[in-house]
Amino acid sequence: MTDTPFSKRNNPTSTFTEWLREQNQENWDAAINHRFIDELFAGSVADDVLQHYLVQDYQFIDRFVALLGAAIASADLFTSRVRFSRFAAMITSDENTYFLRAFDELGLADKHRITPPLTEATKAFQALMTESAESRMYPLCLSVLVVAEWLYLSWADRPDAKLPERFIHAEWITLHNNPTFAEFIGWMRSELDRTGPLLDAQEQARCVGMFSRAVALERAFFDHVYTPLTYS
Ligand SMILES: Cc1ncc(C[n+]2csc(CCO)c2C)c(N)n1
Repeated sequence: MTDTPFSKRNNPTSTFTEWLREQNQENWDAAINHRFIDELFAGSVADDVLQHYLVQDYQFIDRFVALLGAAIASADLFTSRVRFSRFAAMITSDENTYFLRAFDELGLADKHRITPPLTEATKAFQALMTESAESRMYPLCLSVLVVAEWLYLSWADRPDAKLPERFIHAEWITLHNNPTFAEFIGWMRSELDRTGPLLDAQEQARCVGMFSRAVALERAFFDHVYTPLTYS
């Protein structure tokens, strides 16, 4: 990691979010081309692996929604607060039942939907999201939110791929490659592109640190689903 501020970047045409991603190319590419993603598109993820992923991810989503709340609270513009509020309402609405239907399909007991044992990868992610929320700084909240969403759009964007048959695989892909989601990420990146360059060098280094931790954790989260816990 470098302490070079955005204004002294090597590639003067890159935006703040591109500059952040360029510094994490290796982990980014390893995550979006992960074995888990290839198996998801092929419809061949083992049920115990998918169950483990979704159980832990449901706990991830909990803190993600809390971090959205921190972005709403720390945003510098009313229009930004409104856009984040609408997104928060959409992802928590009754229509968004993928997890519950997938848990039913995979036969997961109720107690593991609500209070499962947490893995180290999940705890590390929760800690990062709590830390960025508690910074009460909009660009720091954005640095973690942008990774969680942009990296998911990047793996899901395989235009020539055929969708797998089972809904537990197919819907996890279409949730992350649809035009509404892509449009929202474009807007969120523009928010970080707008507010990040205004920070001083020290604050920008905090953005770099949180963005990098998030990318490394995304990769580790995919890795760790291949040592599934048993939820019985
Ligand atoms: C480890 C992990 N990282 C990122 C996401 C993606 N994600 C988290 S919340 C959200 C918005 C609603 O779908 C999105 C896209 C995930 N699911 N799990």
